[in-house]
Formats: sequence, C-alpha cells, structure tokens
Amino acid sequence: MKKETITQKSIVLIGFMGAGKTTVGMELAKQYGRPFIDTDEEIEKAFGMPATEIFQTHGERAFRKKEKEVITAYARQPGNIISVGGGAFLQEELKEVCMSNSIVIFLEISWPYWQDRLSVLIDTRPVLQGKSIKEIQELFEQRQQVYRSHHLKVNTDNLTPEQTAQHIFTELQQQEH
Ligand SMILES: Nc1ncnc2c1ncn2[C@@H]1O[C@H](COP(=O)(O)OP(=O)(O)O)[C@@H](O)[C@H]1O
Ligand SMILES: O=C(O)C1=C[C@@H](OP(=O)(O)O)[C@@H](O)[C@H](O)C1
Ligand SMILES: [Mg+2]
Repeated sequence: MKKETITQKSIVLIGFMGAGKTTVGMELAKQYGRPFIDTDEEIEKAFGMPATEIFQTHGERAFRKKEKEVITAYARQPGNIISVGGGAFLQEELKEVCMSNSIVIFLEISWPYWQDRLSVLIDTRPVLQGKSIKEIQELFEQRQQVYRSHHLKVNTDNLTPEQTAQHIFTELQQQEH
C-alpha cells in the first residue's frame, strides 16, 4: 500500500517544546511525499525575526495572533504535514480547527528524557527563558492537559525521529483498514 493513500487530511503534530515535532514532521513529509509546514517558521518569516525577538519586540500576544492565522489556514487544507508550536493548543479555536479538519498526533515525551534536551532548546524557546527547572517542570505538567485533544498519541522516549515517523504510518494504516 502506498503511503499517500493513508489519509487525505492534513496531519498536525502537537506536543511540548522539544518533543520532536519539527524533526518528525520533516521526516513524515519525506516519507509521504507531502508538503511540510512548520508553523513557527511561517510566523518567524511573517515577522522577519526569530521567535525570541517576536516575544521581546511585539509580545506573546502578537505571536499567538499570527499563530492562529497560520495554523487555521494550513490545517483546513488537505494533504499537509504540519508541525505546530507547543503552545498552539492553548487556543481553543485552534484545537477545534485541527481536531475537526486534520489528524492530530501527540508526540509525547517523559520528563526525564525531556530534561536531557533543555540545553539545546533554551536559546530558541522564549517560553523557557528565565524559568527555574522546577518552573519548567510545572509548565511541562500543566501542558500535558492541553495535549489531551488528539487522534493518536506516540511516546517517543526510545524512538528516533525516523522510527516515530514509521510508527505513525503503521498506526494510521491500521486505523484505516
Ligand atoms: N527522537 C529524538 N531523539 C533525540 N533527539 C531528538 C529527537 N527528536 C528531536 N530531537 C532533537 O530535539 C531537539 C528539538 O527537536 P524539534 O524537532 O525542534 O522539537 P519541537 O519542534 O517539538 O520543538 C532538536 O535538537 C532535535 O534534534
Ligand atoms: O510552547 C510554546 O509556547 C512555544 C513553542 C515553540 O515551538 P516548539 O514547540 O516547536 O518548540 C514556539 O511556538 C514558541 O516558542 C512558543
Ligand atoms: Mg518545532
């Protein structure tokens, strides 16, 4: 069975910062031969600056407003592989638009595994900056509630991005047949 026959809907990857949404999204797009959209990249292009500067210069509110526009547009189209930011589902409307128009996949990671990634994330994730590790863990735990809306969950603790993409393909195939 060809991968492109699995689903015509767009696939939306959700999960905490650093769970691997962007990396796995690129891999899935390669495997499916579908367009890949990283919504953070689109937001950064629109503002002409990285996310940390958008937060500093325009504020989180402006970031979230653009995030809503970008995700709404792409999630409604068929056939895209979309990696959204870890805070996207804080907006109820985005949760609804993604859940009703696309296949939402939650990339889950456990706290001990996530902690190992903090050093590579801190410079580019404004939400983590200035927080203690305890505060970050609290945010991590709170955010798990936000990711409860999904169609499929994949725990990625012991998976490479390629294995995660393969697992998603197999699961979607099983759900369709
Ligand atoms: N399965 C994985 N195992 C180990 N490291 C990973 C894995 N997936 C992603 N990473 C690394 O974690 C970091 C964050 O990945 P990224 O795809 O940007 O996450 P997100 O888009 O969810 O914030 C990157 O440095 C990436 O190389
Ligand atoms: O969780 C969040 O609030 C955010 C996550 C980031 O995306 P990643 O989840 O890809 O790191 C990015 O959208 C922004 O820095 C805010
Ligand atoms: Mg990302």
